[in-house]
Amino acid sequence: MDNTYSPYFKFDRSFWALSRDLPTLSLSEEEFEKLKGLNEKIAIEEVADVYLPLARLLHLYVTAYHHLQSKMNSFLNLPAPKAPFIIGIAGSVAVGKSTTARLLQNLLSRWNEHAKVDLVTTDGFLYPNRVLEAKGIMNKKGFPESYDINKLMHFISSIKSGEPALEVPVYSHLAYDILDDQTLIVDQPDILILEGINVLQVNTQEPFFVSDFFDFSIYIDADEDNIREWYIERFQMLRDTAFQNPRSYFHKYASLTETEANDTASRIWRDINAMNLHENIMPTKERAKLIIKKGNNHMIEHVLLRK
Ligand SMILES: Nc1ncnc2c1ncn2[C@@H]1O[C@H](COP(=O)(O)OP(=O)(O)O)[C@@H](O)[C@H]1O
Ligand SMILES: CC(C)(COP(=O)(O)O)[C@@H](O)C(=O)NCCC(=O)O
Repeated sequence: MDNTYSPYFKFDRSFWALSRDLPTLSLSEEEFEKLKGLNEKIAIEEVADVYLPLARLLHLYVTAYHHLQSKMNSFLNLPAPKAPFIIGIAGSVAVGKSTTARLLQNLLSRWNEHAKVDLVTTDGFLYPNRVLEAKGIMNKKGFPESYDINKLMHFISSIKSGEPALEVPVYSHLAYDILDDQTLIVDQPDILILEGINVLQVNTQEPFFVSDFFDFSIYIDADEDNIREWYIERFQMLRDTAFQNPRSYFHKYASLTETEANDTASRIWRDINAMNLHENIMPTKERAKLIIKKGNNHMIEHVLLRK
């Protein structure tokens, strides 16, 4: 493979799957069955061949980071706040960010040196529907203007400064809104995974971005036809499950036929998520430290790692 002029090393999945002289971590059949709880569809080969080696690689970065932090703090005679190693995960709606994030959270927490791994999704920082409605941008959910970016910047800079017990708002896909009565407490984890479509975005009007606080970043990439198909499949699955709940914002979609659901999902994809992918998400791809390229059935084809 030719890497000339590319800032990335490119590894195909067979290379990535080779066992290497890295701190070992393996999964028993039983542990894998437990992991299935995160996502029924994920294949064991995929975990063994790609996600496990990726977790091992991240383990190297995390231990080196914590080592350097402690050396630096004593060199500079600084108090030693417990600042987590922060991993950002970006990519389109429906490309598999939350599945990857939950998988990595589970795998990374198996090392005693960094057993506390917290996961935060940026949808908690979306403006509530009443604000989006007042701004007239209800059909722009997921676009940069739909997030309270100051709140997100405040959270990420506070956690990187070692502040304990931070409160994070929670978004419900069922209610399609921020929950008034629920928050998530993030209390000095060893690793924080921040997952969301916008985490690598930059605003040229501001001096700092969310990604300034990242120690590692991952962009999950796939051809748009595949992502669109996964979005529609997930919508069909939700029609049969979550949308059946009368409290679901999309309960009105529960009675759609398969064809109608297909048309509705295709329309939402085209008018909101595909547009957002082209305008705001895809342009952030090359800002990532690692790009995971998926093919059919979410099979990882290759991985690009910054040199
Ligand atoms: N590795 C995977 N293998 C099989 N299916 C997957 C995988 N990752 C995600 N999916 C499926 O793809 C859809 C989108 O995944 P999700 O993690 O919800 O995406 P995102 O958080 O990017 O919106 C879901 O239906 C999920 O079950
Ligand atoms: C909530 C989302 C913006 C994703 O946000 P993220 O967790 O990546 O910050 C997205 O799932 C969404 O709802 N998009 C709006 C169009 C739609 O209903 O699919």
